[in-house]
This record gives sequence, structure tokens and C-alpha cells, in this order.
Amino acid sequence: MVHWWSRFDWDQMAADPQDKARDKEQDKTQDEDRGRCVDFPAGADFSDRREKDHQMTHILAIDQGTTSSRAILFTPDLTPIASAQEEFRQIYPHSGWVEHDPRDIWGSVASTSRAVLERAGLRAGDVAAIGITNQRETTLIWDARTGEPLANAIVWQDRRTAQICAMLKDQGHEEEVTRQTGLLLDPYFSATKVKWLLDQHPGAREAAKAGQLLFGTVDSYLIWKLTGGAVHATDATNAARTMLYDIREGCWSETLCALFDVPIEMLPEVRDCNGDFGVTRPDLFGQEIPILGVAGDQQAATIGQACLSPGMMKSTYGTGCFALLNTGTDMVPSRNRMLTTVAYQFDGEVTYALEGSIFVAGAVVQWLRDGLRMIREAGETQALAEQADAGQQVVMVPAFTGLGAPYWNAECRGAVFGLTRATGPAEMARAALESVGYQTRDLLDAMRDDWAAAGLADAGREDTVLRVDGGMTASGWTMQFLADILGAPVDRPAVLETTAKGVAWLAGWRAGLCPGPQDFAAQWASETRFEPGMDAATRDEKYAAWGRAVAAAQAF
Ligand SMILES: Nc1ncnc2c1ncn2[C@@H]1O[C@H](COP(=O)(O)OP(=O)(O)O)[C@@H](O)[C@H]1O
Ligand SMILES: O=P(O)(O)OC[C@H](O)CO
Repeated sequence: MVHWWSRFDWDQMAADPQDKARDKEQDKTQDEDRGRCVDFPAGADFSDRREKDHQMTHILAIDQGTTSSRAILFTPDLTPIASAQEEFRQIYPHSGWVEHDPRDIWGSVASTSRAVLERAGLRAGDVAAIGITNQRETTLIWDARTGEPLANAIVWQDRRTAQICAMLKDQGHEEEVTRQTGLLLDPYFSATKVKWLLDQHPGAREAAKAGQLLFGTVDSYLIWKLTGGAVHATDATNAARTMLYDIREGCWSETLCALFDVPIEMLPEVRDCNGDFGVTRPDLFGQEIPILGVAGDQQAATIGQACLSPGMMKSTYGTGCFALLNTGTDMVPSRNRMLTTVAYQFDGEVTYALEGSIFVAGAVVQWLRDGLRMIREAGETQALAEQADAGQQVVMVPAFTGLGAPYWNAECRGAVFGLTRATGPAEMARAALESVGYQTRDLLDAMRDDWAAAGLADAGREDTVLRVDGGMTASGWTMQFLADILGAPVDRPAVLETTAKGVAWLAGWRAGLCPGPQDFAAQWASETRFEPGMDAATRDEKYAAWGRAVAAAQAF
């Protein structure tokens, strides 16, 4: 999608000399606040923005994902009315490296935000607030005055810092890292990516210490660009993915900053998800719009799915799959290599979650399409799976880039078991779709075990229903198999834009347009409930076959 407002123009505007003077003044304030956990007072009143000629009845959600940026306009009852999407370049400089050009990230966000307003026939004055949700962990460093990136962003999928992680593990640091952050010592998270960037650029660490270079995840970079460099901040969910943030204390960890050799001075302020993140530069949209909601995309989906009570779970099926279980104010440690993370932080109060990540979910369908050329469209897998021979037990382990939780086996590669001369596209498609169900069961079993070990199962708060979203939930067959193999109902909501909806609600809530958490949760509606239909013996037999297949793939 190409628009008449070029990316170049937007970046030119950011280099305005007047802005530099303003940046200088603001840098001073940022320096004073940096390193502390500063929140704006809850319930600040934004009603003075209301003008006679504008309705201010819409909320703009910016969803900056791994492969595309999207902007979606919502009404206060959280109905999406218009959207714009733009894919951007994926840069693979070496095997295992994945980068994004920060200019592409900003350019696509700027153009889709403008496009969606135009498409809906609205102006900035019609928008009460902006919410931002983003690919998490992806790491950016930029010049505190000009916004010029130090280098390309290192994307969450990038494995270049595997050796740094291995070395720190060998030195026995993983336990302390996990204790403070709830994460595992893995290149997935931001800390070793920041260290790598600072190591690669002579003088960068000193510049960062002097406040001349800033670090941020994508939300932070977008806030900085949208506010013209006025605000260098992030929210607690994104901070929790950096591996530099102490999720127990709710602030940057000095010991971890020292361990990863990251100057604390370059880190953003950490605010509530429903915090005040400043206002957009007036020249960007014609007038200022406040940014009043921020959350990492998987946490935003948890919020959008209204999983706001302990025991509630959501699972998002895009390229990969991310399942989050709300554990309330309890920080549940995992004995199954799940992640403990921040689900959200409202008005200074933190809610935690257990998270399981699968690297390949919808991507297995893409492989059938682009790799095997077995199908032309993802949706064709449904009819194929329905035709598959019930007598054949074909099991696919789609470990194309290793196995995620709970195995965390980076070396494992994919495998297909049970092939016969009679095996054809139908059985392969069924095996591909089933692999998503089996992997989800792995995650849920592990999280339930952690939940029980923490003594929470006895509290009777566990919700046995799984709420699902993401592109792959379009496959009714897959969702039915998921319910069957879990032996639990699966709910697909009426509004599938749950990630954007989550931050639209955050921003709308803070702006006074949307109801508070309880009423918002009560409005959540299921479109389809998939009830488990498989008998227990078949379920057990199939899941046991999956277990054998994973073990064999790992042993290969
Ligand atoms: N009808 C379908 N059946 C199976 N898989 C599907 C279907 N529709 C989409 N997908 C899969 O869902 C994924 C796209 O979902 P999306 O939420 O847009 O992902 P992402 O945000 O990671 O790009 C693709 O990997 C695609 O293969
Ligand atoms: O951009 P997505 O939807 O692939 O999500 C990426 C995750 O946030 C990575 O942790």
C-alpha cells in the first residue's frame, strides 16, 4: 500500500530545528525521571480536549506487528469501523538474524494512521485517544536529539546473541535472571540485543550513559516519534520483555543492567498500560491526540479477550501461537519452563500471567502453501482435513526453527511420522492442523501444572474455557480439534481484532469514553463455542502419539 504522504516527508518533519530545541528542554526532564518508575496520576481528566466542532468519539489503535503495521478505528462501544494495513521489509543479513529498518516501522505506522482516518472520513479532532500495541522484545536504539537510529532494529526472532546467552548460563546467571524477570536466558528477549548493539558501535555505550542514545522496544520508539521526542516511555508489559526489568519490584534492575552492560540512563520510563504517554505532534494529524493506552501485542490480546480474572486464558494463533494464563496478583514461578510475565498494569496495580510461546502455528499452513505448494490458500486445509483417512495416524512435528515452550529446543527440526503409500495431501493437511492443537495442549498442561503447584487450583478460580483469536482461528476444523484434544471448550469471540481492541479499550477507558474493566469484561461476546466431542480414550491415544513423535524428533 503506497500513500501520497511519503515516509520521507514524515522523517523530514522530525528533524525540524525548533523540535531540536524543544527536545533539548525535554531531555532535561527525561534525565530527571529516567531509571525511576514514574506514573501519571490515575483518572487525569482529558475532557478539556472536547471541542464544539469535533465529536471525539473514536479511538485509534495502532498495531505494529512483526510483518505489518495496522491502524484500526474503533467506536466507543469498541466496534472496529475502518482499518489500514501495510507490510514492510524483513531483513535477513545472516542466517538466524532478523532486522527491521526503524524508518519502515515508523513510515508504515504514520501512513496507515493517516490512511485509516481518511478512509473513515474523520479528522484528528474526531479521535479522543490513541492506543499502541506492538511486536514485543524487538530492540531499537536511537539518537536522543534527532531520532536517527543507531542501527536496524533487532527483531525478537533474531538468534545472533545465542552465544552471549550460553556464556551467561555457563557462568550460572540464569537463576537470578529468572528470579527477577520471570524469563529464561534466551536471545528472544531485548537485553542481549542491546548489549550486542552497544558492543558493535564504538563509543555507543558512553553516549548512552550521557543520555545521547536511547533504548526502546517498538512502543517506546513510536511514542517518541509520535510525540516529537517529548516522551521516552514504555508500559510495564513491554518493559517485562526486556530482561532488564524486575517484575517483582516494578522497576529497572540495576544488577541486570550491570550484568548485560546496559546503561540504565538509556532506558525509558515505565508507565501503566492505561497511562498518559503524551500527545502527538500537532503537525502529524492536524492537531494533538493523546496517547492513553500501551501494551505488548500478546498482553493486549489478553486484555481484548477480557481475560481480566485469575484463571482465564487466551491463545492467539498467528504465525506462531502465544497462550497467556492470568494469575492475578500472584507471580507464579514455572517449573515447566513457561515464562512468568506482566499481564497488565492498571493504575499502578500489576496483574501477572504465565505465558507459553509456540514458534510455528499458522506458519505450518504457510509451509503447505509456499513450501510444499500443496494448497493455494490457507482455507483449503479445512476441506482436505475433513477428507483425511481416519485409519491413518500421521503426526507432524513442525519444529522448523526449533521447539518453543515447554521444550525450548533450538536444535530440533521438523518431522512427519506414520507415512504410508496411502498418505496424501489430505492426511498431511490434517497432521499440520492437528500439530497446533497438540502444541497448545502441551502449553496448557504445563501452565495448569504450574498453577496447581502454586496452590491456586484449590482456590477454584480456574476457568476451563480457552478464548482464541488470530488469523488461524478462521479454521473451524482446527478450533474443533483444539477443543477435542484439550477436552475443554474453546470460545471464538465476535470481534476477532482482539489485540487492537485491547489497546483501544485501554485508551478509551483512560479518555473516559469506555467503561471500566468489569463492564468491559461483561460485554465480551463469544461468536462460536467449540465443545469437545472426542472420547477420552481416543484423545489420550492421539496425545500419546504426539508425545512419542516429539521425543523422536528431538532424538534425531
Ligand atoms: N482458514 C485458515 N486455516 C488455517 N490457517 C489459516 C487460515 N487463515 C489464516 N491462517 C493462518 O493464520 C496466519 C495469519 O494470521 P495472523 O493473525 O494474520 O498472523 P500474524 O499476525 O502472525 O501475521 C497465517 O500463518 C495463515 O497460514
Ligand atoms: O507481531 P506478532 O503478532 O508476530 O507477535 C510477536 C510477539 O509479540 C513476539 O513476542
